[in-house]
Amino acid sequence: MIEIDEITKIYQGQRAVDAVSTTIETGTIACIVGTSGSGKTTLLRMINRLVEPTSGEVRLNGEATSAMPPHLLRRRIGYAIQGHGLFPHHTVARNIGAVPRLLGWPKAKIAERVDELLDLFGMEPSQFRARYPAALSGGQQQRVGVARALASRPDLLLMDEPFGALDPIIRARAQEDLRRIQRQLGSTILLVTHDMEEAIRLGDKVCVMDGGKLVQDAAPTRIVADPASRFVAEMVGDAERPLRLLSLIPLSDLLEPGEAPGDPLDEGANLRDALSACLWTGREAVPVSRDGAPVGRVTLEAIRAAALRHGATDDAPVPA
Ligand SMILES: Nc1ncnc2c1ncn2[C@@H]1O[C@H](COP(=O)(O)OP(=O)(O)OP(=O)(O)O)[C@@H](O)[C@H]1O
Repeated sequence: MIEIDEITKIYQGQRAVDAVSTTIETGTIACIVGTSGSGKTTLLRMINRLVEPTSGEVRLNGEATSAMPPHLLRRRIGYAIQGHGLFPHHTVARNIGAVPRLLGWPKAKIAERVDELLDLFGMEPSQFRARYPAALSGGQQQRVGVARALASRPDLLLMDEPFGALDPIIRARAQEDLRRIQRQLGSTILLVTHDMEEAIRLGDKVCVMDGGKLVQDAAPTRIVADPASRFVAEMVGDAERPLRLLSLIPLSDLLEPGEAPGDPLDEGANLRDALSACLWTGREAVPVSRDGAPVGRVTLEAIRAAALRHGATDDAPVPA
């Protein structure tokens, strides 16, 4: 677990980060989201001590980071940034193996880890290990950057706008990949983004920053359904709240027995997918399958009722 305790950074009398406290459970993703200048990057960099806090403490599995030499701390904390910062004159394998090599892992173990990560990221090891970064697409470079940050199985991975440079379609794929790989490896990730959509999609929890302060720290459903302030509500985008809520509810929540015409949706899909499928094809219900076998259906009526139920919170006054 990572504990951030009243951490503050003051630059020339200005509080860039103002007494922020939160915790990140092991094996989860926390997303810090906020507008430009709200202190996100400063907060992230205080965790690996690229920026020294003015006051406050960070604990990594109970151990205060202030007590660890920064270079040793950074071996326990992976760091992936926009533009990925790959070494241009090193092969993909050498880039990914950089930290394990520093840690003195045996060569065979490094090679095994490199291939395992390339596989996880859908890059055939025999085809990619010996390439140089210049011979990779932007999306592939980004994946190698993340693979490198994960290579030594760090206690925590910090990611600063990791998908900022990617076009929207590749970006969505990269987000899905990260989520899948994070679950598979059980990694703990703290990710900075200015994009609320990305934070909601990726985060087990979302930390919203404004003017150096942490203004809300909650699960994505909570952020969307119950924003703590007008600022958070605006970041979420009031108009889309019912739809966003639907996208957070799995089909299994509204599954009922029965049949429906047309192509089935997998039960892992969400109500927003089902609503689109109904509206697109003029159906009153969609069949739902699990591992390809039919398990029931979700009706348009039930989706409408769910949207209305959650929509009720939309009518409630949003706190100033
Ligand atoms: N080295 C520094 N010296 C002085 N002020 C700084 C320094 N680094 C950051 N700041 C200030 O601290 C505040 C927070 O900056 P920070 O980079 O953490 O914001 P951010 O939320 O990451 O913004 P962006 O999304 O634009 O990267 C800003 O007002 C910035 O000008």
